[in-house]
Amino acid sequence: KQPLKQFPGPSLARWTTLYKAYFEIVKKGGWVRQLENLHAAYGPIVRVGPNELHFSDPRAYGEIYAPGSRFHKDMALYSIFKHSNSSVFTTPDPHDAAVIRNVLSPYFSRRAIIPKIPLIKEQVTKLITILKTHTSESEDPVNLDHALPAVALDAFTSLIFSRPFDTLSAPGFDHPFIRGVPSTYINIWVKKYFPRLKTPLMLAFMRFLSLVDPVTITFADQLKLIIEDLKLALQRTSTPDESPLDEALTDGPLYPFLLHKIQSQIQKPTITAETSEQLRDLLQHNRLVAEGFNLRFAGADTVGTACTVGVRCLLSNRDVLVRLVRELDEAWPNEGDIAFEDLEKLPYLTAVIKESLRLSHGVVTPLGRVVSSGDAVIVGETIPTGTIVGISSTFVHLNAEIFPEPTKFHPDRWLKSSQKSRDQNEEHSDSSAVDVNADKYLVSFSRGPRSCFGIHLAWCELYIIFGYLFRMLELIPQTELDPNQPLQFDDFFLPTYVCDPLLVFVRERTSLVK
Ligand code: HEM
Repeated sequence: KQPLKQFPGPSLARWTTLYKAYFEIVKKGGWVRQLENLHAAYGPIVRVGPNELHFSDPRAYGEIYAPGSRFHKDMALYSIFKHSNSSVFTTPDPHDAAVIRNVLSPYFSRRAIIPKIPLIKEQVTKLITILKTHTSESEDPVNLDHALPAVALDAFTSLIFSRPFDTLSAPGFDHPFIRGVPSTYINIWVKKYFPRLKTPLMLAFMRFLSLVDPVTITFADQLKLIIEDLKLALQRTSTPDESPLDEALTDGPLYPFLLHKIQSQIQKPTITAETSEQLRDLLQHNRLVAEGFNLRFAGADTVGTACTVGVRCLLSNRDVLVRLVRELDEAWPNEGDIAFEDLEKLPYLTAVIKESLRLSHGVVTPLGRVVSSGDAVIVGETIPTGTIVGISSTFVHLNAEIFPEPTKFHPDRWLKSSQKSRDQNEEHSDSSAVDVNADKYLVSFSRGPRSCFGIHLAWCELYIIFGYLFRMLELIPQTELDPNQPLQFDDFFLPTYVCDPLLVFVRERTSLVK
């Protein structure tokens, strides 16, 4: 029986997921590019696997990742992120995930983030000091494609673990923790397409990889740091006198907070037996480690990518850069510090960050969801239960109707978007047109019950990194960057940008822009 037979698509994809595997493995992350070709050939809904549809209409995004959606995550995709145990990110059912999200998200709320800002500033200031020192001691340019992910990783780990991973101290920021490219991590592809292939030969091959493959080795090294952190937390929380309040714990490392929070939730008389069992599961050692490990990737690499894309675009668009620097100079004219709350109020900086988030997309692989509670209607089509549905964020962010000249870095669009949307609503009542309220279509953090709960922290880090970097330093690219060159990326869940390294000379900024 072929319930999806009315949907067009390549013949091979009707029969096997190996069609998609070919682009992910052999074409090394070319699936999103292929999706563009498929939509050009077959229209707005394409059957991309025996049981899978991909959509290109941006309105599908709000319907697939809708508030209150009961759709499960597609485990064929998410099981590749399941290490020794599952985590909130790899929990398929939104109802189960909500239990864990409720425990974790207070740690990342805006209220909890504000007292941690000095830790973020400490890492960003460290980056700036290293860049200034480098400039006074060497004629060589600095590789920002390493420096920016390093500051993102150190800021995030200093916030959630008892100490940062300290990648900023590596000479030239060339640290194995930020160098590891997941695409070369062969385990990912074996797990995804051959999940049952657990022959002794394959297991021996995996063990061999853990001894020789650089990416596998760095994953193991990072796990070790996380396990040590959990051990510290367990020692701390086992001291009977230490039962601090939630508020005080949100200022400290993640694990003591998590242990305390779970234990206090379990003791609540109103809790159901099911939730209590889920919370007890969370207390297992491997489970806590998996949570920390996944957070490390969810929280650091995403911010790192938004920074590298944004800074590259700023350095290739002189007019935009000058406007940003001028705004920063006016808001922050003195040698002293600036409050995060003051950075947040700057309209052009905010627009620059939104544009950086748009062109870095968040996750580019379509976030597969399984239609799981009766048939669904998506962009007017009835989709049968059990179908995997998805739309890559790139089909929203690069849609020319919502974002004219979509590959251009154009922060002004965000300043204009609210006004434009008001005008459009007054002029047209045509419900079939995509409305131009760009904010609604900034989906880098996804939407619905599984959207990113690190959003407040991400925004806070981005304000501080962009604000400090461009107020304190002048960055001069070694070779001129072409503003008209669209950014090319490979798709390995997060985008991996395919371009020459971003090498810059750094000068300290002492005077205001004329
Ligand atoms: C610019 C920065 C960030 C971007 C673009 C981003 C993007 C996303 C996206 C698109 C999702 C949905 C993934 C999916 O459905 O599978 C997500 C989920 C998630 N994000 Fe972020 N994120 C960012 C920063 C952070 C930070 C700082 C944290 C730290 C707490 C974080 C933690 C998570 C977690 C735990 C999930 C899984 C939620 C769930 O499955 O219910 N992210 N993020």
